[in-house]
Amino acid sequence: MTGPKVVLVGPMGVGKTTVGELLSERLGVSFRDTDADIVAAQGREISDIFVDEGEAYFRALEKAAVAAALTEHDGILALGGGAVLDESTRALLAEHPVVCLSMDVEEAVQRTGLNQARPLLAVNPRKQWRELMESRRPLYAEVARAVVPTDGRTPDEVAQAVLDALELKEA
Ligand SMILES: Nc1ncnc2c1ncn2[C@@H]1O[C@H](COP(=O)(O)OP(=O)(O)OP(=O)(O)O)[C@@H](O)[C@H]1O
Ligand SMILES: O=C(O)C1=C[C@@H](O)[C@@H](O)[C@H](O)C1
Ligand SMILES: [Mg+2]
Repeated sequence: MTGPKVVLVGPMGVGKTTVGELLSERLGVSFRDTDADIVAAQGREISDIFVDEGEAYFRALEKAAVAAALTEHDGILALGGGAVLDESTRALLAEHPVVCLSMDVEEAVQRTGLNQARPLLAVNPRKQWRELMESRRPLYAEVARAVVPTDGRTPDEVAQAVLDALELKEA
């Protein structure tokens, strides 16, 4: 089966881009990110899409962007933090080497802070994080072949743990 060599899922700021880029260097393949695909196609930031059109509109764009990237891309693919909310997306992911990066709530608050660019964390981030993590943990677990904790690990260590979990060798 063709498709991405690694699909990274996990919450905002967990390190999908940082680790995804390291993996792309190590495996000699390209990196793609569905949030970036949506921003490029729409010509505006995700926070603006949320404000202008609402979350449901963004989720529809995201569902299409993930389906396209899973078909077109054969490198490392990072998905938006909420992509797993969609049931049909979860069904598509069952066919792919998905790894979930995880972190605890305090690490999440430190890495992302109060952040206008992340619309789901714009107010009361600690409470938002707790709720997001609790509601999404089972969805990440459903799609992921492995969950790799990132707390107290450098991005290089996380990248190595992803390679180990999928039994992938460097190029
Ligand atoms: N293992 C790590 N330990 C500490 N900090 C990290 C680690 N991995 C990433 N970071 C830092 O956390 C922040 C978020 O990382 P990154 O942008 O890669 O996350 P992301 O999952 O791609 O987030 P986004 O939701 O914006 O796509 C960055 O400042 C990055 O340098
Ligand atoms: O966790 C989420 O629901 C989101 C995560 C980001 O990657 C973006 O896709 C957007 O900010 C929503
Ligand atoms: Mg990212």
